[in-house]
Amino acid sequence: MCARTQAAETGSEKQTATIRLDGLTKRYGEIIANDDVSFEVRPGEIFGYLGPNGAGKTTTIRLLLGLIKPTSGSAEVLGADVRDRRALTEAKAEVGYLPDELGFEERLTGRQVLDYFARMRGDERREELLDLFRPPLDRPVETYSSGNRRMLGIVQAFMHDPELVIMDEPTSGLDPLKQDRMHAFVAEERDAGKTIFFSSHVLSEVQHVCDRVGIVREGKLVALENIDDLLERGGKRVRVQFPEPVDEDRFGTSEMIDVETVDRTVRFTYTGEPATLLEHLVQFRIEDVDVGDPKLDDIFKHYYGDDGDAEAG
Ligand SMILES: Nc1ncnc2c1ncn2[C@@H]1O[C@H](COP(=O)(O)OP(=O)(O)OP(=O)(O)O)[C@@H](O)[C@H]1O
Repeated sequence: MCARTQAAETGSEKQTATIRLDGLTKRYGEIIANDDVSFEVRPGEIFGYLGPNGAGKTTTIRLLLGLIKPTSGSAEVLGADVRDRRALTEAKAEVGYLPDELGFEERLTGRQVLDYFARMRGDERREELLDLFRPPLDRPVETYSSGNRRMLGIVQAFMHDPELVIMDEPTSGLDPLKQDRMHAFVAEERDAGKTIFFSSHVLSEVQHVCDRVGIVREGKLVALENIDDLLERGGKRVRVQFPEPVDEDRFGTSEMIDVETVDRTVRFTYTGEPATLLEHLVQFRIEDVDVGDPKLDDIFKHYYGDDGDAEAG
């Protein structure tokens, strides 16, 4: 664990938060894209910012980078108030940004794009990153696949060796192998002391890669949890097999949610105490039971209900 993370955990969080949002609000007419959002990102963690399309993730990121102004509330990035243009510009020398839509100058080659960013911010890690991610440097960006664009974006975001990297849906357009490479890379960067803000609507990747997660829905932060606590709070996923088809009404309790019955097997998420579950189960003739952690997808559904967007990941 890096020294700054320890400082954050021993109570001096106020001084050491890498990102701090305090009542951050952004309105577009009737739409409240961010509604009184407050949380902190600690040094040396991968913070997942999870929500379906349109939840307000990109708005938060644009506010943090000073690309748009808050309607009310405030935020700090590396100690700089996002409303203070000069302080933020200085702080941004230590920030990398991988946008969801990579707006490179299309006629430039990948190499020229990197040269451009290098002149602005430096590129001491360029070669090391190119060895890992390998975009085709001598072709114009307009000929790139979406995966190669993302590869170029990653090199661009990390090559000046920033303290904080803000990534907006960083694995979209990547094949599974490249996604894995990206997840492993992000974890290594965290282990080396970097702070990563990782926006995603893909639950499994947040579960896989992040240390803490903020869940955002319709502009509001609805949960802020360690990944492990989130799984614990989500109850246990249970599968019970009976010797004969079961009467769901007799077997079901109010602590069981997401109940699925197929023939002699019932699956459900149990939100009560383990002892209560065991007391309940002994009343039935049972052939087999297994109990495991629920998927973050299931927990996510509890926050979002069963709307289509929640299924997107
Ligand atoms: N410039 C704008 N003018 C008006 N409404 C906007 C603007 N930018 C965003 N919004 C609205 O604000 C809400 C949040 O959008 P935002 O792009 O932040 O969500 P998101 O979680 O990043 O979603 P996605 O993953 O689809 O980008 C949406 O309802 C969106 O339509």
